[in-house]
Amino acid sequence: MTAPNVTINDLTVTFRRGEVRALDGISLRLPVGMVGLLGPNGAGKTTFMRVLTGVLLPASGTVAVDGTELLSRSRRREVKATIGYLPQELGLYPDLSAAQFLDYMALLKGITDRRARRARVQEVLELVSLSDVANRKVKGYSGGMKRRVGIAQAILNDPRLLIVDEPTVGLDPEERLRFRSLLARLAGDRTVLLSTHIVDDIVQTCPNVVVIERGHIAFQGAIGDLATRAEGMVWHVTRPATAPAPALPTVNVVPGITGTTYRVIGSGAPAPDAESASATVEDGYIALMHDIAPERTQQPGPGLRAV
Ligand SMILES: Nc1ncnc2c1ncn2[C@@H]1O[C@H](COP(=O)(O)OP(=O)(O)OP(=O)(O)O)[C@@H](O)[C@H]1O
Repeated sequence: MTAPNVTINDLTVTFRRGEVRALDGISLRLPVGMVGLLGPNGAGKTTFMRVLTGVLLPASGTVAVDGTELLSRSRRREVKATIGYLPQELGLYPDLSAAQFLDYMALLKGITDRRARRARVQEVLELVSLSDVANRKVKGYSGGMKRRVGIAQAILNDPRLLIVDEPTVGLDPEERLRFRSLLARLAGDRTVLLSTHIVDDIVQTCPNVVVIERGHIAFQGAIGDLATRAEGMVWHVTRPATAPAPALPTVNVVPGITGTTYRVIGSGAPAPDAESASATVEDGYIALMHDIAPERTQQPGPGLRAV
């Protein structure tokens, strides 16, 4: 398999007869491997994923995988063959076993030959490490196992582009880790687009990241470059527990014996006693969302909100 080439060009999606521009002319290329998709609530992430999966047609723009354009009703077959999707809420049939459910899904995805279907179901069960429990009813599975059944159905067609929406919500730390490494393995020769609010999931697995904000691409590139975005703008400020919090975007707050330490983002030192800290991806994301840049030499005004 050669590396997929996913190209999105000038994509616009509107709702309410054009009143809401959920995506406003976005263009990007998704590289092979894992790509994180970040953005605040209402930014346009779900809309973007719905367009990629063919559920929603855009007002204008193109999506092409390996040169094949996918956005038209007549291209449904190509979309089905090219894209795999694990939505946030995948309806599983609790009384079916994983093997039965996947057999049914494979049939829906057009694998009509029974032997080919059985072989593919065995293969994906193996990939997601569920072969041992394949004949047990899904209702007895843990959250992580159910999520792995979800991934198994999404890769039945060996998709070039796999889209995964908030997959680790509600999983315990061990299941989260296991699920993350499964995704990383699957991303060997395809593009996996991982949408999540959990920045750490992206930091641990995605070399590249896309940030959507209010229907626009706010950032696309290497994850390290997102962290660098906040370099020189991260400060630790310690204040008595009873003092007001600094009026700056705040990444975290740590109560301590000598007072409360705030990790804040500001283009200059917010106070003489502020200590500079090295930037993380989360810092870069917050700096981006608040449009704070190092070039600005003026002190941030009181208009900046804490997050
Ligand atoms: N069917 C719809 N009708 C009208 N407006 C919509 C519709 N779907 C989405 N929107 C609007 O489009 C914008 C983008 O929504 P979208 O659900 O894509 O955001 P999101 O980034 O996925 O948010 P979240 O993280 O909360 O899921 C929002 O302003 C939302 O209110």
